[in-house]
Amino acid sequence: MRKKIVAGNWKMNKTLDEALALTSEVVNMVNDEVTRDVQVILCPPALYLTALNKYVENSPRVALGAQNCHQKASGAFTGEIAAPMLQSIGIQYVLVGHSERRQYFGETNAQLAEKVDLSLAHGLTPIFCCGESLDQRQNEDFIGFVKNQLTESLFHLTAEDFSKIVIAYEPIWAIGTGLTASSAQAQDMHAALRGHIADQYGAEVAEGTSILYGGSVSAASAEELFACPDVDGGLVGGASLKSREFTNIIKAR
Ligand SMILES: O=C[C@H](O)COP(=O)(O)O
Repeated sequence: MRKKIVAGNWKMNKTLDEALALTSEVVNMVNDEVTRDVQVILCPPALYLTALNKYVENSPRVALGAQNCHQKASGAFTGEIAAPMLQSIGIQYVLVGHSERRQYFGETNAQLAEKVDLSLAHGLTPIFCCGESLDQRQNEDFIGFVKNQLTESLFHLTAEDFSKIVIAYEPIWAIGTGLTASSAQAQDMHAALRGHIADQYGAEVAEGTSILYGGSVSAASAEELFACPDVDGGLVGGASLKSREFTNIIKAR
């Protein structure tokens, strides 16, 4: 049975005090209210990870993730954060290839393959993000485009390593726009990606891979999205910045 996951990507938001308060609220609400077996992952700005560790260490259902890491293990890369550093402070997850990293920082499928390798080598679980733009959805084989993101960044992995990956499908046109993909659109893509994984690694690996949906998920839309058979949870942006809204999304999973 594959893992159900709801991850919150805070992006570049929150001061330290706000980050501490939000984490403590989410941990308390998850402990008090969430009865289902769901892994919650908070991805705050990296400089808060150490401080937030204390807040989640006694709550196994809440873990921390970084929003990015560099593709090299160390070196002269001013301003960057490496996978071994994340490992050294006990971080479990890392987002790899978020569309904002691809769009604003020019990250390529080949670079992301290196990030995935290094993350796995240092005990981190990559949450690999993929998705198409509106233009691609309207004018191209958009399912083929997203499948190719997996092929080029992940399909060099052994089946054993691929089994450690979490996928997050995030249609770019739905991110931060209030335009959520319909449950049918999400299910179609998730099923196609699972089929693509099955073609490469076999049905057992594909069935065990958690595929999350991201793109304007809210408490109002979560239940229908999460009811889709191939949607195993969410990667939530804006709505993860409010503890009540985020917890309600977690409860929908
Ligand atoms: O990482 C999260 C996604 O970019 C979704 O963001 P959003 O929920 O604000 O649309």
